[in-house]
Amino acid sequence: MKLTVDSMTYGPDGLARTEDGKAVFVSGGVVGDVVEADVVSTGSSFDRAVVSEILEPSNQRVQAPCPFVGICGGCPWGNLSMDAQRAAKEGNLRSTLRRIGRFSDEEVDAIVKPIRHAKDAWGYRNKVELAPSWDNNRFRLGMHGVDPDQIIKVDSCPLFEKKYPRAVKAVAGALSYLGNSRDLGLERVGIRASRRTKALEIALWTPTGAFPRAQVSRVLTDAVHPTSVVRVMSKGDRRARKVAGVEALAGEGSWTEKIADGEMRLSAPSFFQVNTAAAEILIQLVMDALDPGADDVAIDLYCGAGTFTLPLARRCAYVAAVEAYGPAIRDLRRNLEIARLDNVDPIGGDAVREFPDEDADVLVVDPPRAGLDPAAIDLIAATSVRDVAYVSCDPATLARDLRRFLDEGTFKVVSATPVDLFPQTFHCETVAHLTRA
Ligand SMILES: C[S@@+](CC[C@H](N)C(=O)[O-])C[C@H]1O[C@@H](n2cnc3c(N)ncnc32)[C@H](O)[C@@H]1O
Repeated sequence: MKLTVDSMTYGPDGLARTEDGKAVFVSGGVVGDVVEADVVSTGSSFDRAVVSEILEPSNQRVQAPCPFVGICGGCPWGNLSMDAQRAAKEGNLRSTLRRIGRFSDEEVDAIVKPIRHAKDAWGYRNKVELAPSWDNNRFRLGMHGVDPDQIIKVDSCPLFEKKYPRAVKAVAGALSYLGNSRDLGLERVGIRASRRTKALEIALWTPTGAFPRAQVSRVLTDAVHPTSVVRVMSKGDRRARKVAGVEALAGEGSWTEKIADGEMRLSAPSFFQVNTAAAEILIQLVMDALDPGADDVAIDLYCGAGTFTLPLARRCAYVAAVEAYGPAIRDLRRNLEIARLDNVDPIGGDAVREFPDEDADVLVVDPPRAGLDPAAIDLIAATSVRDVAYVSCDPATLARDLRRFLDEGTFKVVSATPVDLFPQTFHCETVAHLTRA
């Protein structure tokens, strides 16, 4: 079937329409391409097709610096120009606010600001993850493919921190060598690198139990010269693995990054934004929205290891910060000590159950993809806060929650600024600013 790709979906595919108007998700097509595509599935509202031939390449189609685009899951939009990627992300936010948030065109025009981004479109990721596989009885490590069951052997990843171009190959090579002589039980391997601090950590995710600690740390230290090698032990069934402990095998036992005039020390299981320079844009947008004063009290929900807590603590009188994940709240406590900040109450627990009982002035929420529990919106509405910054990694749940805030009536939406934290992918962060209606 001949198709013209009209736009990009919130996903890896392009979107086209058949002659009778039915939507087709086109795998391998970018906006502007005219393609020949094979339909692989049909549904009541849309079909799926895979490009068999590009008949007329889009003028937004570019050559990616990686031969695995389209095969590896890391950069599904790697063949699309940066201008087109950013236009598509802004367009997706706008259409999602209309479709799910029921905002009018005029409201969308008034609140959605131009997309912001950091300098690097490649080589920006401070973290990559390698997955193990067995191929003809040979153990190897690679990246998850577009087909998540497929592990792609790569020698380098151009998305990963550009100051460490050989780290992926060196880690994969050293562990594959070891893994072929004995079963290491590796579930996954994380590499975190910082060009700012020169910290390079290798995290080995394994089940609890025996592990050749000395041999693994010696081989990795010789091959990669990391500043830290840790083992993250996990237990529980496959879909709900829980961290049972982290042990340092070599070096510092944690990874350190400089961000927004401060420093954060992270343990391997804790969340940290993968694009440090773009995360600084998030911090700036949050601070601009909240504009906290020296006497203000702030609440930081879903605070992680303190990406927003630390900058807030430097500007406010007091911050109550809530985080459910044990390793992250422990990291926050350590980061507060390192920064010599004693005006923060780090609260371990669920954001709703542990909602701080404070007379707060400003509040930031940065929930996981699922967005906010409706109870969180009611609790926020019942506070005295004047401004809310909502940091979101999913436009759909953001749109739903902004509508819930508006229906509740205490807050109005001032702005929603997309931030391109994940170039070469369809993912997009947004910072929404709400103020009292
Ligand atoms: C998107 S991350 C943001 C972390 C932090 N604000 C940052 O930027 O580094 C979301 C955080 O919410 C935490 N989290 C998930 N569910 C939670 C809950 N119900 N209550 C509190 N925190 C939760 C996660 O552990 C994670 O650290």
